[in-house]
Amino acid sequence: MGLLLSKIWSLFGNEEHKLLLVGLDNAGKTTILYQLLLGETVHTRPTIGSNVEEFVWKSLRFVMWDLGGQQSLRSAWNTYFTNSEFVIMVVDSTDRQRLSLSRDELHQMLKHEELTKACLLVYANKQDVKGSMTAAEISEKLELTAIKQHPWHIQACCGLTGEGLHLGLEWIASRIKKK
Ligand SMILES: Nc1nc2c(ncn2[C@@H]2O[C@H](COP(=O)(O)OP(=O)(O)OP(=O)(O)O)[C@@H](O)[C@H]2O)c(=O)[nH]1
Ligand SMILES: [Mg+2]
Repeated sequence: MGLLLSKIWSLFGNEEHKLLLVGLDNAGKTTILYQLLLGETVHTRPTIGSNVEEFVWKSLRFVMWDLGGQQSLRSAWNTYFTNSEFVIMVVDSTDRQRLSLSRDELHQMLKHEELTKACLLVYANKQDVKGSMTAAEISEKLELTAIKQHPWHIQACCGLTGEGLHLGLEWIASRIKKK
């Protein structure tokens, strides 16, 4: 029945879009997932494994996977890549020291063959913290302009208040319409 329903949905052009939230531990991925889902700030713990939630936004059906970002868990990210249309990399804009590590993880991940058609959204999170890096600074340090094979976009945001999150979804929606 579930399969039949999803076939009918896809006939009406309302198929599910798989989004992957990745990024280092403490970046704010789980906070963002539940802010988008519930419109509120939830208390989080470090994610072991993943969380997955479905939600509809402006008639688009999203399945959002939130992956644990601790070092020991990152090697398992590739087990989630199949059929992912969008990779959303969340960066803690206060974490200057680990930005080069985020860059390396990002560029490594985008080489994976199952992500050849994926688009990239970067959330420059924690913009509420004084002295946090700007989206432009993060873009430069992540070397986003070197990414030629994937459409990408960077969005400043705050997971605690939700500011900027929907602007990121707007970009995703615009990419879906172009397909
Ligand atoms: N100041 C500030 N803190 C934030 C923001 N977003 C998340 N946090 C905090 O950052 C911490 C980590 O947030 P999580 O959402 O658990 O981080 P995560 O990326 O899911 O971490 P892992 O599950 O370990 O990969 C929590 O204390 C959040 O409250 C933000 O926009 N601003
Ligand atoms: Mg988490």
